[in-house]
Amino acid sequence: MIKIAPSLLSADFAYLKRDIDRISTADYVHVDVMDGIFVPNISIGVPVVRSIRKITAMPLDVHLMIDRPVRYIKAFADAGADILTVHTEADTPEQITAALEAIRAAGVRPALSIKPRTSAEALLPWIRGISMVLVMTVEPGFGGQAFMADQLPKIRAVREMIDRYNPGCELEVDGGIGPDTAGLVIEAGANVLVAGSSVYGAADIPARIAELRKG
Ligand SMILES: O=C(CO)[C@H](O)[C@H](O)COP(=O)(O)O
Repeated sequence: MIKIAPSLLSADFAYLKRDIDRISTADYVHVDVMDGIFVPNISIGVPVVRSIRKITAMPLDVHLMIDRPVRYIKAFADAGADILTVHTEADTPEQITAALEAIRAAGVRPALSIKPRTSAEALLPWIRGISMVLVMTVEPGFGGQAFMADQLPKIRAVREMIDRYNPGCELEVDGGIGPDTAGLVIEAGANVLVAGSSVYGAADIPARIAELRKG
């Protein structure tokens, strides 16, 4: 089954409860955490995740676009994240292993993301022990960017890797996903689609979520 994870980056932060209620037919709430160092933008942090946790029972899929994420795993886990995604590029391999172990120890689903210029092979040291891979199909940092079609072969390669080493692992894609690109990433092997502007920019949000799910 295809899952949809609307990105709150495209929500109105003054009306977060309203905008989370509007995506109740989706599967995950995708929360983009940016630190202004790992990516050239600053978004939201631990207190906002804690507040969101109080107003929804939907799984919180928290994407940490932050440098040296091991420092903040416990705080985001305690705030109520259900999935915590760290980037392979955000620290040394040893510290990425430590971050994933800390996520597991906190009882949260561990996930690993790669930026567009990072190869699928970068996931190999960790692929057996993670719950989800997130392939970025834009340079992380901003919503509303164009989908990078040159990432499709990498999505296929990650799908092969998952089927071989960890078939229960989910494959999420993020960046430029809308009615024109959902089918492409599903065909390439993705089963979780993050979508910000195409969901929150839609006149009928439940209809758009259903449309994306069909691909
Ligand atoms: O992680 C992100 C940016 O770094 C966002 O989740 C992503 O870009 C979604 O926005 P859109 O669907 O508008 O492309």
